[in-house]
Amino acid sequence: MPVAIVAFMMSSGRYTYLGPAGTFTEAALRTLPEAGTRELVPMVSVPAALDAVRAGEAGGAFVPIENSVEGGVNATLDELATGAPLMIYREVLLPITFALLVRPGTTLADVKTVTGHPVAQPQVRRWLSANLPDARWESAASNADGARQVQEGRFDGAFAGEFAAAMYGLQPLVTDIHDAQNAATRFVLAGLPGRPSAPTGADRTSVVLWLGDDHPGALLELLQEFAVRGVNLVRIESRPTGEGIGRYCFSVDCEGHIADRRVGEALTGLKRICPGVRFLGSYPRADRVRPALRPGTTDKDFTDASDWLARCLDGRA
Ligand SMILES: O=C(O)C(=O)Cc1ccccc1
Repeated sequence: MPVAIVAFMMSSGRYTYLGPAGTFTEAALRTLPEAGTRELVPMVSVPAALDAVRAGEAGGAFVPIENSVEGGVNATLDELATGAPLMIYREVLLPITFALLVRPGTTLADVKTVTGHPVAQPQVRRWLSANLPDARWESAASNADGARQVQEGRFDGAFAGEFAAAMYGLQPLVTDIHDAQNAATRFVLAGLPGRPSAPTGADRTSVVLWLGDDHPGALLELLQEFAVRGVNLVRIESRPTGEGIGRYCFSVDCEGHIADRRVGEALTGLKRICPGVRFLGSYPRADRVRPALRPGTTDKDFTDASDWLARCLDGRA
């Protein structure tokens, strides 16, 4: 077998993820049924995990994308919006509570410097100001990377999953830290563009949209494409395009699958009016919530209406 084909077969069995070992991302990845049969490769950053897929070195990259306290994970949103296209095929929701991990023997009074992923900070901010008001925060590449740096003596404490303590020779000094009840993070499995995941009836569709010329109501026009077809948005975030002040694109998640008539027609409407539309995938929702459809927006309603139009054109109305 040619070497290139063998290398591809090996890489397609490999999933990269935001590492190092012991991240929440890894814990979420291990809940996928196929995780046990894949080579799971920790990477130093979200871009590194996704670029390995673009380079054909991995079949999928597993990364955090949205947090119930902090919103979108910008590194992931920006990486998916730019560069060689990737698509999302799966998602996992993980409830998140943090532990303060320290080297053995450290007491709360010893903790002067703390670290964690930037997305972790808003989730522990109130706990920090109540319990360690003078501690200095510095961000780490991930929560497990923070734990690794505590092991190396660079910080006194890291906010990470309790399960990461043993991996880095640390102790959980305080557990169950979460400013917000029911905090959860959503993770996605991204791969090279291909056929979307099969519709399940409880799906999410992700797109990135670029507005054309700046004019009053430009964002409203974009939103109307969803609204008039009864498509519910579940996340919308503006992200700078990097082209200058005031230049933004919109990262949007909506309920439903591109194969649902209302979603497909909303996307074709957007394709007509936006200079840029990047389809990031339709995939099963981890919470299995099905959309509540408004009258006139089911697939049958759309089919009946286009059949009626065909009859009109045929003189059979
Ligand atoms: O996976 C991790 O451990 C991360 O560093 C990303 C993250 C940050 C905050 C909550 C969940 C995941």
